Amino acid sequence: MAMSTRCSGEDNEAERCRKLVKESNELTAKMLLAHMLGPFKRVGYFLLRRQAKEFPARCDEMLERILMEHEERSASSAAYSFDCTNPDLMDILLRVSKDPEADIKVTRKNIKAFFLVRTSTTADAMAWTMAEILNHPEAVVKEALRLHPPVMAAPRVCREACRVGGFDIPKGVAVALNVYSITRDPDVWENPDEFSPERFLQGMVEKGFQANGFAAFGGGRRMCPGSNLAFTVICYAVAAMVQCFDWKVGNGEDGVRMEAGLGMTMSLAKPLVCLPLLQVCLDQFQMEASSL
Ligand code: HEM
Repeated sequence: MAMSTRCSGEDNEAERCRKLVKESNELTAKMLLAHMLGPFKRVGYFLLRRQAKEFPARCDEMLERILMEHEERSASSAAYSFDCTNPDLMDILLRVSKDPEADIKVTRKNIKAFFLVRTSTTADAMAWTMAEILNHPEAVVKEALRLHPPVMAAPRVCREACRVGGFDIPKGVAVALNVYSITRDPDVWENPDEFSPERFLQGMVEKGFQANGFAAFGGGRRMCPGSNLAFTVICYAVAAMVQCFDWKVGNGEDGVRMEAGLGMTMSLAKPLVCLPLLQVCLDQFQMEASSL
């Protein structure tokens, strides 16, 4: 959850958000483990029941606080007027939720759900892409998404009994498409564990997001509806970061450690720490100075 909202006491709020995200990741991992206990999963759920009951209320409280800060600010400024030049995403969603003529009805609950789940995937993908670029400066976003899909599994429930890969799956059983394995399938991708952005220049690119083997956004009717938005945001953000700055790994090591952490989405195990250097801007300044 990358809270990009402007609120008072931002540092404390950001710290609280970070803690909540960490807790959410840990709780989800525990719930998944409990789910894997099969017939004993109820025991796992029972042990986690208090945490699972309290956690959504705490998230809701934090998001409600941020929403109210936005509303208060808007009451004293022009944040909701359409000529406002600098609204953030929450301002825009609030504006849509209050617009009686909007084609799509966005509720307060929708806004909270959006910030709770869907921003972490984009932030994770951006961090993985930056990490790959720092280790391989010529990187491309699609390849980072292929190697490190932030959502590792796409859940489904079987509507009818079927047989997949020699396994009988009864009707109503919950299954998960293993996105991580699909995007590293050696039958589809040559040297699947290698970061090799050139492969997208050699024919894979025109197959698009729905191609077999590129499952970072899931597939079929329930495929991620935010794929184009996420892809555009990541490309612009990463392009701006690498165009304007040279980057140095910030922890004194040679490269970025690429281990993944445990959680609902696949994040870097250690937060990406890197330092922007003003090299490019200085070059530009020197060029401009020499042309005077
Ligand atoms: C890099 C960023 C993102 C990744 C990797 C990602 C990945 C995924 C995946 C794998 C699924 C499951 C698809 C399936 O079951 O076949 C999904 C579902 C979904 N995603 Fe994303 N997503 C990202 C960003 C976003 C954004 C920015 C939004 C919203 C603007 C979004 C909204 C959704 C929604 C609403 C669903 C549920 C769709 C459904 O069940 O019908 N996602 N996403």
